[in-house]
Amino acid sequence: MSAAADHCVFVLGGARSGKSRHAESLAEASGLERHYVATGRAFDDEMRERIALHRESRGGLWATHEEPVDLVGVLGRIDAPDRVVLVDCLTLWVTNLMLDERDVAAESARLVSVLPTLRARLVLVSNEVGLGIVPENRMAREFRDHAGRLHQMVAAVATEVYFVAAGLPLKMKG
Ligand SMILES: Nc1nc2c(ncn2[C@@H]2O[C@H](COP(=O)(O)OP(=O)(O)OP(=O)(O)O)[C@@H](O)[C@H]2O)c(=O)[nH]1
Repeated sequence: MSAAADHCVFVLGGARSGKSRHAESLAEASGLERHYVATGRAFDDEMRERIALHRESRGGLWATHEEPVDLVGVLGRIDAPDRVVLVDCLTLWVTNLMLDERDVAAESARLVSVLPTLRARLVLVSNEVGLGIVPENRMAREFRDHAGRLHQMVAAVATEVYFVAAGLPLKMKG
């Protein structure tokens, strides 16, 4: 059983559910120095455009750190008690680990064990991908299982957990 983190909020939701906006508003309300860790990679022009819009809407008060794989490393480097760190999102991180053929279970356990040691306030965002039908291909099923297991572990150590649907956050823990 992992120790609980001091200030760790976990925000889960579907695509375009409003989860990122909710996470950003929680971070803004903390009044702390804002750091944004993006795990997304810009694969094409559409994604580059999306990312540019996200950056514009966050405004100048955020420092952005782009890290698709070494999430534990970047969290360690930017950790400080006067900061809020928003990670968007854990499912993209799992995707990147799978594409890099990393041990996702081991990396997930490592992340979850580090969370309680961090002094920054954390807001972790992830996509709930387990609500649809069972995917036909094996890699998609593995991805769904990795994400589901990671979500359970993060929720267990988080102090607050939200599920966001249709722009409405439902508080599930804390
Ligand atoms: N590389 C990079 N990615 C970013 C940046 N800002 C946002 N992103 C990525 O953009 C993704 C979220 O974008 P969308 O796909 O538009 O949003 P969504 O998560 O489907 O929608 P909501 O549920 O409404 O938040 C996140 O997973 C981030 O990783 C950035 O500055 N750099």
